[in-house]
Amino acid sequence: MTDRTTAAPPPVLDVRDVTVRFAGLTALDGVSFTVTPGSVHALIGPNGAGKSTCFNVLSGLCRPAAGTVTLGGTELTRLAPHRIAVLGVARTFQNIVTTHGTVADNLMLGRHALTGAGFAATALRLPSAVREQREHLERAREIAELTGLGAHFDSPVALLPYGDRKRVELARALCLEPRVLLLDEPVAGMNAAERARTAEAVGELRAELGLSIVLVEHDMGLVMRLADDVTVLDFGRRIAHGTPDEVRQDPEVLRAYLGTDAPGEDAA
Ligand SMILES: Nc1ncnc2c1ncn2[C@@H]1O[C@H](COP(=O)(O)OP(=O)(O)OP(=O)(O)O)[C@@H](O)[C@H]1O
Repeated sequence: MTDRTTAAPPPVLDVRDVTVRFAGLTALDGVSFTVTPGSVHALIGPNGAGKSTCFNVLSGLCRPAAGTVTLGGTELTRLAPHRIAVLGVARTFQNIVTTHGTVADNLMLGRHALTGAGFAATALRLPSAVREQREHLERAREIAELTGLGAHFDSPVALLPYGDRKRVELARALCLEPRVLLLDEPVAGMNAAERARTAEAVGELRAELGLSIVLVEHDMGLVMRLADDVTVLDFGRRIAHGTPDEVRQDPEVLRAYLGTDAPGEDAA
């Protein structure tokens, strides 16, 4: 059973001089930042700044024209997405919210990559396979508790409110036992109460699991509350980096957001 909750701190995730081009457009232009082990590192910027492209590079969906991404000493840049996931980098997607099966079904899908028992052993219900399934189910239940979904573990996802359904995605990613979690707009589309619950869950799981989190989010209230470090992108370039307080007052950031205004609470 792979359970990394008691493991050593996560390895450093290092993004170095990453450039991505789409036809004539430079979506990322020599972007660098380092995610300190156990920190929440927010990636912010106006629409089209390159945040999703950066996530796609980190999770292996997009190959950069130049630059590297390393986790500990391991280069991730040319690896397939499932290899990167197994190495400990899991992600959620901005717009994917499942409607199939129960919460438990979805979380067990998330455990799939960690399942050691082969198809035949599982189909024949060999004792080792049954035991392994039971352990995975227990761990899935713990993760549901941690993300505020414990009461809904056996509920069909389609019957849950939107905020809970979106948190199923978060829980499913956690079922991979990542050391680095990439959260792509985890509160998008949620109402105020759902946002607060999700923010609380992210804070708790970071404290409990000790993982590093890279957060892309337009809700600046959430970013300022949760992040230790903030990297600000604009037109594919890194224009600022620092603590939430530092970037909030950075003139380049003020210019990028709304002309001269600071990125205020809940600003897009
Ligand atoms: N597959 C693609 N083909 C062509 N251009 C793309 C592709 N993906 C992204 N882009 C362009 O790259 C730039 C960066 O887009 P990206 O989606 O990374 O920005 P973003 O910061 O995530 O924006 P948003 O906040 O709106 O999600 C944009 O100009 C976008 O139109």
